[in-house]
Amino acid sequence: MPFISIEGIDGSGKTEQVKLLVEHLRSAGQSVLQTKEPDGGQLGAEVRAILTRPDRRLDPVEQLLLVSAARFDHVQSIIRPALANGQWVISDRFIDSTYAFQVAVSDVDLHQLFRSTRDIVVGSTLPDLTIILDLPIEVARNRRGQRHDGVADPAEATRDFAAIQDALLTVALENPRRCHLIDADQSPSAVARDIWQLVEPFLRDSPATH
Ligand SMILES: Nc1ncnc2c1ncn2[C@@H]1O[C@H](COP(=O)(O)OP(=O)(O)O)[C@@H](O)[C@H]1O
Ligand SMILES: Cc1cn([C@H]2C[C@H](O)[C@@H](COP(=O)(O)OP(=O)(O)O)O2)c(=O)[nH]c1=O
Repeated sequence: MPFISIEGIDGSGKTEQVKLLVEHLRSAGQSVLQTKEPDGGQLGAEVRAILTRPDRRLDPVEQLLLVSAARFDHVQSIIRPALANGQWVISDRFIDSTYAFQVAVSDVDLHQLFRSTRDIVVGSTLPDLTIILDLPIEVARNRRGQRHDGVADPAEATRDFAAIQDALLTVALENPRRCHLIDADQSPSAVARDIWQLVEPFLRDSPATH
């Protein structure tokens, strides 16, 4: 079954769009597993707590290894079983977040470490489709300020979102078959409509289950 990831800087609307996409797929009769990273699996919840602590800045190498360990658990215990069980998997963030948040902003060249951990941790379980929400960093900052739900991330204030956004644009350019940029500076329903245009073709191979 299709595996879809949604990426974007913090505040770009991923949570909102994952919710709308999952609702749309379920109303089309599909069985869907909604998940997220870094805290989609049990280990990831602990890793997210470490990553988002305001009082301790981890080196990108430490971050990459921690999120990779969490992803290994997430892929093994949540994503692969759901796909094997005939469910769609929709993940709020996946491997491209690691490239953008750890590899692209590191002073040390982490590309080789990234590729080898990705091959072992993800293997062939790459998303069929990755949607990258593209939003000016100031708009995302304003939206983060308005956000009342979700789990707080005090480390947001320290992140270089311009560099992270650039890295996501690079990912889109380098993976044109898998990754698609969506203009997120529109109403939630307009963004959802653009996402649905990319997702709908996958429905042809996915008969409704109810
Ligand atoms: N298209 C949109 N237009 C305006 N506000 C939005 C839009 N999408 C989401 N929001 C709001 O912006 C804030 C951040 O959105 P959220 O989905 O939590 O982003 P993320 O998960 O990427 O951090 C929330 O308060 C949400 O209600
Ligand atoms: C998956 C992943 C997340 N992160 C970071 C990005 C986020 O700032 C933080 C928490 O993710 P998340 O809860 O998705 O934040 P938000 O809802 O604000 O977008 O974890 C990484 O640094 N590397 C990764 O590989």
